[in-house]
Amino acid sequence: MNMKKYNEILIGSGPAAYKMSNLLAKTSHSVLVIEGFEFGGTCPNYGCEPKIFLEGAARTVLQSQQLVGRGISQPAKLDWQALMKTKLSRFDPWPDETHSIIEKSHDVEEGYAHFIGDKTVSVNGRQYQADHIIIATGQTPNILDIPGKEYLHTNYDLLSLKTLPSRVAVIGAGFVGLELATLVAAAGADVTMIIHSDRVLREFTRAEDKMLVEAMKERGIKFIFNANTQKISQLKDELIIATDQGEVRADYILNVTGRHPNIEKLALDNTNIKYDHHGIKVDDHMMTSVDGIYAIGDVVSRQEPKLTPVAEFEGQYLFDYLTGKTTQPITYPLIGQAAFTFPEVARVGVNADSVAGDSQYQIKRIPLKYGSLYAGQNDQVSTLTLVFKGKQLVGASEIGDYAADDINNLIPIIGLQIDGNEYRQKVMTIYPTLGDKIAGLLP
Ligand SMILES: Cc1cc2nc3c(=O)[nH]c(=O)nc-3n(C[C@H](O)[C@H](O)[C@H](O)COP(=O)(O)OP(=O)(O)OC[C@H]3O[C@@H](n4cnc5c(N)ncnc54)[C@H](O)[C@@H]3O)c2cc1C
Ligand SMILES: NC(=O)c1ccc[n+]([C@@H]2O[C@H](COP(=O)([O-])OP(=O)(O)OC[C@H]3O[C@@H](n4cnc5c(N)ncnc54)[C@H](O)[C@@H]3O)[C@@H](O)[C@H]2O)c1
Repeated sequence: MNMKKYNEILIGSGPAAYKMSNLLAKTSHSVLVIEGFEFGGTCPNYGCEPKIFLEGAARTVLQSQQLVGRGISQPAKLDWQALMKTKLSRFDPWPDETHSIIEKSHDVEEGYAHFIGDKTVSVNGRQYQADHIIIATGQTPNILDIPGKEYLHTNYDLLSLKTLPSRVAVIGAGFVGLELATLVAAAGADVTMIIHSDRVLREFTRAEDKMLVEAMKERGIKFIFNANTQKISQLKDELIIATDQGEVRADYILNVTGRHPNIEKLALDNTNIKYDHHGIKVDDHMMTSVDGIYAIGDVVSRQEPKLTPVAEFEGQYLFDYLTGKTTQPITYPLIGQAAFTFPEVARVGVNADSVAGDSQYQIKRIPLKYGSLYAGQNDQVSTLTLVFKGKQLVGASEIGDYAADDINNLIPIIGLQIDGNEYRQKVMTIYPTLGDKIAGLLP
C-alpha cells in the first residue's frame, strides 16, 4: 500500500490538538489532522463554551430572583426555547468553521483513527506514518451500566435540548452535573440530584461544598446523597429511577458520573503505548512509552485537572519541544478552577482543609456579604478563604456570585509569589471590587 508520511499527525482536534495545529500552521511542517466527530472537540461544541453562553441568561434570572423585594419587583423568566435558538445559531456552524480553518494549512481526515502498529495510523482505510504522532483524543462521559441505560442523556444532548423537560434527574454531582443542574433549574425545571457519595465537589473545602448544596437547595434543587442508581424504567410518559434510597420520577435523566479517556477506538493494544483507566501514560516531555508518539490534553493520565487551558498549555509545550524551542521537561503553572454554579465556587493552590491544624499554615475566612458590592446583589453566602504559609499567600478559595473572577485576582499573587509590601507599592486595583480588599488582606 502507498503510505503517505507527514512530519506530524494530530489525532483529535479539540483544544489540545487545535492549539498545536494553529502553531504548526506557521511552520513548513507537513501535518495531517484526524477528527472522528465534531471539529474543535468538547470545549467549543458541547462543553465550556455553550455552557457559559447559556449560563449568561441563567445568571440574570437567578440574580433577579435574589433581589426580589429589594428593588426588583418581577424576577426575570428564562425562555428556554428562545435561548436555545440563539445558542444553536451561534454554535451549530463552529465545527465546520474549525474544519475549514484547519484545512487551510493541513491535510484533514474525517474519521476515527486507530493504530495498526507502533508507527502506523489507519483511518478511512488509508494508512499514515509521521515523525511525530500526537494523540489528543480527550475524554468521553461514563454511562452507568444499568438496566434502562438507554434513557440516559449526557452533556452533549442537554446542551442542544430544544424543549425544557419539567422534571430533570441529574445522576452525579461533579463539575458538569452541578453546572448543568443550575442551568436547567434556572430555566424552571424541577431538578433532583442523585449522588452516590455524601458530598459534591471534592476539590473544594467541606464548608464550601456544604454552602453550595444549601444555596442550591434554597433555589428548589433537591439532593439525594449516598444513593446508588440501580435501574431506570418507563411507565407511561414518565421515567422511574430506582435507587437504594427510593424512587425518583423524571421526564429527563442527565448522566454526569464522570468521564473516561477516549482510547478504545485507538486500538492501543496494537502498540506498546502504556495506559491506565485515567488515560495514556506520558513522560515529562509528553512522550508515551513509544518513541515519537506523544499524548496531550484530557486523554493523558496525570494529576493536573482536565481543563481547556491545561490542554492548550500542553499543546504549546509540545510544539515548543518538537520544534527545538525547549528541551526542558514540562512544568505546569499554578492552575485555577471554578464551577459556574450559582453561587460559583472557585479555588487555587493549597486547599484549606488539607492543612487545617498544621501550624505552618494560617487560614483566614472572610465573609464578603457585608461589602456594598456583595450586599447590593444580596449575595449572602460570599466567603473568601485564604491560606498563608508565613507571609506568603499559598491558597485561596471562594464561594459567591463572582467567585471565579475574584479568585482570578489572587492567582498571580500566589503564582508569582508576590509579597504584600510589593503588591501595595506596585498595584492599585479598581474600587470597589474584591481587588481593593486584597492589599489589606496580605501581610
Ligand atoms: C460540559 C463540560 C463543561 C466544561 N467546562 C469547562 C470549563 O468551563 N473550563 C475548562 O477549562 N474546561 C471545561 N471543560 C473541560 C474541557 O472541555 C476539556 O478539558 C477540553 O475540551 C480538553 O481538550 P482536549 O483537546 O484534550 O479534548 P477534547 O476537547 O475532548 O477533544 C478531543 C477530540 O478528539 C476526537 N477523537 C477522539 N477519539 C478519536 C480518534 N480515535 N480519532 C480521531 N479523533 C478522535 C474527539 O471527537 C474530540 O473532538 C468542560 C467539559 C465538559 C464536558
Ligand atoms: N468549570 C469547569 O472548569 C469544568 C466544568 C465541567 C467539567 N470540567 C472538567 O471535566 C471533568 C469531568 O467533569 P465531570 O463532572 O464529568 O466529572 P467529575 O469527576 O467532576 O464528577 C463526577 C461525579 O459523578 C459521581 N459519580 C461517579 N460514579 C457515580 C455513580 N455510579 N452514581 C452516581 N454518581 C457517580 C462522582 O461522585 C462525582 O460527583 C472535571 O473534573 C473538570 O476537570 C470542568
